[in-house]
Amino acid sequence: MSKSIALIVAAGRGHRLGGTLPKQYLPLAGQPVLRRTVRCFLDHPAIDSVRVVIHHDDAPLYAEALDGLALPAPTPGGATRQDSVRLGLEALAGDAPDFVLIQDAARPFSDAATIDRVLAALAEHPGVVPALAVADTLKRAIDGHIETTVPRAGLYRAQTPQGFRYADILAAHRAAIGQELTDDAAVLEAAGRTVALVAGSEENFKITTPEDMMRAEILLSLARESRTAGGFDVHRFAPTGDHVMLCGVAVPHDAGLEGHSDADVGLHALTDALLGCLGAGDIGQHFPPTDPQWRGASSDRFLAHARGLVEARGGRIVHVDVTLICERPKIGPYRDAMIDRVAGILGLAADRVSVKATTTEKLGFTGRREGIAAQAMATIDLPR
Ligand SMILES: Nc1ccn([C@@H]2O[C@H](COP(=O)(O)OP(=O)(O)OP(=O)(O)O)[C@@H](O)[C@H]2O)c(=O)n1
Ligand SMILES: C[C@](O)(CO)[C@H](O)COP(=O)(O)O
Repeated sequence: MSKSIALIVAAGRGHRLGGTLPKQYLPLAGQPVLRRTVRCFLDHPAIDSVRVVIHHDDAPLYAEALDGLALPAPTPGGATRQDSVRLGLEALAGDAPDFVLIQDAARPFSDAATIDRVLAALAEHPGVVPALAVADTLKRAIDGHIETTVPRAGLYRAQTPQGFRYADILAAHRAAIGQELTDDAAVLEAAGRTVALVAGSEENFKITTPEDMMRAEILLSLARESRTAGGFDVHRFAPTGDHVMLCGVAVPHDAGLEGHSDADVGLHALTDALLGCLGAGDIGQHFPPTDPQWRGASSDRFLAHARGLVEARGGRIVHVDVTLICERPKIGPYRDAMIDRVAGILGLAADRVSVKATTTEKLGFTGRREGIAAQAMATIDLPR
């Protein structure tokens, strides 16, 4: 069995894109560019491991961007892409891979089919590059004036991952120190070896400018859908008690609420809203009131469960809104604490959580102070 390692170079500064963060750490539909790129390779069954090369200033950014992914420690990069690749290759010596796929961190849409084509061609060739034929007419110009029209026949745009036999590309990189070569195919070519082309993909573009970042956001938004759903719950006041649980906060009151769990109507309505977004039934199906294990349970567990279901589908909670309906207790003094609590359970910024309250003007069961009702709305986005 041959061993293939993906080497992802992420030590650049992203000058052409600008801004304060290097482009590989910018969020793209909520996930850092680098995390998306790494996932393309971690998720590919033919890649044995993934190594990342980073700038020496970026260790905290790297740790945050790749939190929770199983990766070996990153390798420090160099002043140019070529230096970073060479340092990354040197650091792989202990792993002794047969093949290495060298990848720009700035290409977060490298698809499994492109990786497959590169790996398949590597069985026959010492180097393989995914590429696309040039479609526009090419001009060489000086000072804004065309000097010549360059025949485009036989011209290709090179992409990554570029695949190589590890020993060959390491030797070629060592021999190319001091030359200014913009990709690893050029390094192997300089060593006199032939490099094969396989089909690349238009979606596998490199994020270089702010317009590329916008294109990436649009591409991802087309692949996702937004869903909104509501939830509703009611609990009756108990004859005794000294507080009610509302949106995860204990609010002093002259009666408690009856319920199998802690009777937190706010969190129950919100849990149902999230389950509704997923078409995943209702809270009673997930936590049956007949099941003794949920007696007196703290309702944050129900909401955390719904969050977990959203995340397991690759989804993201965008916004939640809860309306508590009661004459008493007064909600206002506890509203900020409730927002903080819900935001904490859902891993959201506080400005993505809304908690409101209303009375029913003394009408109906809430008006007669027989119980508290809550309604909630949730918006999530999900992969299509
Ligand atoms: N010293 C460098 C320079 C570049 N790269 C990496 O090489 C890839 C392709 O390079 P490019 O798009 O040119 O990235 P930057 O060098 O960051 O961009 P810029 O030239 O705009 O500064 C990027 O993933 C980048 O992080 C690297 O690892 N080390
Ligand atoms: C390697 C590369 O992605 C091939 O297209 C590209 O050359 C790297 O980017 P740079 O802008 O040339 O550094």
